[in-house]
Amino acid sequence: MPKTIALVAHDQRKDALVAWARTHEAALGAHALYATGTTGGRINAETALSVTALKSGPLGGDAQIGAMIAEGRLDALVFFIDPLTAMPHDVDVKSLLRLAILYDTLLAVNEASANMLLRGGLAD
Ligand SMILES: O=C(CO)COP(=O)(O)O
Repeated sequence: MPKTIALVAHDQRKDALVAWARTHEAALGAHALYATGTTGGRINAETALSVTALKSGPLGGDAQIGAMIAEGRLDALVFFIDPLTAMPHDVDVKSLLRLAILYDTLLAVNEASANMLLRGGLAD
């Protein structure tokens, strides 16, 4: 059954997320995909996938995805976080993660957990 998945990556992790999305194009293509603005632009340009690009993360995109979670409109979040760089929009990042935890949303933050999410988490 198609699910709704959001794909988000910080700048230093965008190459990794695009590569991961390309590797898993066939599986991801079965679902409705959303992304923050810059991440979504890159996925649309560099893979065969079609994602709905929201606002850029620092300009409200993280908050838009958080709202989707709060409204029950998101099944899974793949969020490749940069653990080595301070973010000006850290409060938005924390809010998005907090909502994903609060609403028990499937959440992957790196390749290993994203692989697990695709393999098992979206099964039904
Ligand atoms: O900053 C982000 C997530 O916190 C990602 O936003 P962009 O995809 O617009 O770069």
